Amino acid sequence: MDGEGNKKPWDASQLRKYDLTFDEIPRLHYKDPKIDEYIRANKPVVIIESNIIKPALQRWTLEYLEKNLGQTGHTCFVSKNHQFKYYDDKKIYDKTNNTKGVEFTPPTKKVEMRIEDFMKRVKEWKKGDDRIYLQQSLTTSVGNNIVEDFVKFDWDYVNGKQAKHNWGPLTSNLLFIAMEGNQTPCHYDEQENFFAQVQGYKRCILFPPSQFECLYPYPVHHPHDRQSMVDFEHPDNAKFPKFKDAKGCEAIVGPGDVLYIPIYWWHHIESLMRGGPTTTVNFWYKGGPSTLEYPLKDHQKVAISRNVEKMLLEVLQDPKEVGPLLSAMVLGRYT
Ligand SMILES: CCC[C@@H](CC(=O)O)C(=O)C(=O)O
Ligand SMILES: [Zn+2]
Repeated sequence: MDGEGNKKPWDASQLRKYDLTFDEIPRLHYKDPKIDEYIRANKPVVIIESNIIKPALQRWTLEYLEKNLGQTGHTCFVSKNHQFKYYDDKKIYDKTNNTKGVEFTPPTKKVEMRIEDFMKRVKEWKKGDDRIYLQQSLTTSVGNNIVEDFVKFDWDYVNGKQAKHNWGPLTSNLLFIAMEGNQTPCHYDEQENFFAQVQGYKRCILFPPSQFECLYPYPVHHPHDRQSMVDFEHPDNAKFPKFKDAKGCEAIVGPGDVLYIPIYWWHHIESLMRGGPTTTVNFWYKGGPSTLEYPLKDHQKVAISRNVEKMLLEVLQDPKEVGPLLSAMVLGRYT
């Protein structure tokens, strides 16, 4: 039961177990001015009872989406397990064209799938089958009904926040349709994000940029740039000794909840096990102008460290030389 004695729509058995504890991300009514204090402080908050995606809440069942999403192929990822770790295929070493990059075997396959084929695979899925995850930009060709719903989102509200907090332009709205239990492992994005839950429940575990040293991101040149190297379910504590000290927060978002994920904040997101398929729409905005005021913000230090890695690779050319040079510069001198 929740605080008011209502039956909770999910229970703890639907959450994967991690050896970490999390504070709860606050949930505020969309008219609450404290929301702006959180956004101004680059802190996550769940915005509740808004009309941000109201038309989607009213109409976007899987049947409606199947009928109206459009006959073109939609971008889907196929995985042998429940994890869908993002990779940048432009950073994969391509033998044939001898491009720069690293030898890399993608953990998921990116395919274009018709919506009815996607829905069929979700409905007919059984244990042991590959999992799939539709992740489609809403700015490409979708059916007219979806466009109609989309234009009726509460753009005044989200654009009002964008303006008030001096964010950059909206770059995309992605539609996510996940199978129950699908997981997007811990990573950060270089964009502000309103993460709007349409159907089903997702557990969102977030860590501030200051936790960089506990979450061990891949090198910037790696296809898994911005992703944590730690497998949360089987952490290698010898290789990642600080992971056990990571301090995070979490929110279980359900229909109508909109989670503000601040730029550079780590997030690990999963559709609850045995909770059925989930649908989410996100709003990605470029970050605002970054003035160097001291003390620097943690996310600014992450941005600086990224530039150092990029510059070193640019001059050294060989990724294998970046680590040894950084170690020679730091070990015994700065540590
Ligand atoms: C492809 C990324 C999807 C999403 C996580 C999820 O809902 O599975 C996320 O990480 C984001 O919106 O930034
Ligand atoms: Zn993300």
